[in-house]
Amino acid sequence: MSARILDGKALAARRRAALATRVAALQFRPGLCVVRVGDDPASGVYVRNKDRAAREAGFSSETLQLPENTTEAELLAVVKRLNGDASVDGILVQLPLPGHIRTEAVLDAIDPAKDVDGFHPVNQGALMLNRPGLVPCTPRGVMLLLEEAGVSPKGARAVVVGRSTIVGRPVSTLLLNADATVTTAHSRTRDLAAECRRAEILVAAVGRAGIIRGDWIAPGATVIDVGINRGADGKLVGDVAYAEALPHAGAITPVPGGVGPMTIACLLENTLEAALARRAG
Ligand SMILES: Nc1nc2c(c(=O)[nH]1)N[C@@H](CN(C=O)c1ccc(C(=O)N[C@@H](CCC(=O)O)C(=O)O)cc1)CN2
Repeated sequence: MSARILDGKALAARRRAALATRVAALQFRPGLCVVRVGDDPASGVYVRNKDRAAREAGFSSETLQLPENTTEAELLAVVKRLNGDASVDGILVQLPLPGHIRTEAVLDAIDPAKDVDGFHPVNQGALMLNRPGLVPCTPRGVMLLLEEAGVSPKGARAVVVGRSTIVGRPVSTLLLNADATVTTAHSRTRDLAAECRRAEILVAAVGRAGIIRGDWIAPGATVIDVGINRGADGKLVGDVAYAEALPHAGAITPVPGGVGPMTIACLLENTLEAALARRAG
């Protein structure tokens, strides 16, 4: 049997349309500001897509494009200004930043109430404590895809491959908060294949094309592929060897068209949440 394909593009489109309806009924326009430093081409695509999606949903959206040689102090000054700008509800600094800028210093400078990426330690801490806060967008998208697939994490054995602070760790925490039994695997995991084979829910967030092989997937498992890698032929591929995985998995997200579009839908949802929370005082 072939796996059911979990269509993130369609789910994201539905959520963005629902969001636009909610925004149209508001007395104000939520404001998003995305800051891009340098010329990373992939970041350019993502930032343009965020801006377009935000405008389509009825937000006011601004992109600040700063040159590659922007200093850390200059970027911190921009963040500080946006923190104090009442028209801005959400601030996002596109990653990766040029190597001479300390990412942590910049993320820590964003007002947690405007941190629509959910990367600030206050929001990451809230997530760890299972308290309200802004949740990182890609991890939030992973949970929504599971919900859409009708897959409950409660009591399930979940394996997350990858321990980055922007995806792996928060996904593990969200799954734990949803009562899954979670293993976080990583580059030092002794027998990665064996860990993956135990998973009823397998989330791949490594950033290496096709590292998760088909025979690492338990029969009927739900596979969420967060990886977005460019193959030698220029095409986008995930961390999961997709064709190999199809006969094993019960459900699987494609790349492209799976988790990626959910990241942007969740960014808009976080921005609306931040806007409403700020106005509620
Ligand atoms: N500040 C942040 N920086 C980065 C984040 C983030 O969440 N916050 N995540 C990634 C990049 N990213 C958003 O910024 C992102 C990546 C991919 C997609 C997406 O929709 N991908 C499509 C394919 C798009 C293409 O053709 O290239 C898909 O998977 O279908 C959206 C957002 C790193 N930086």
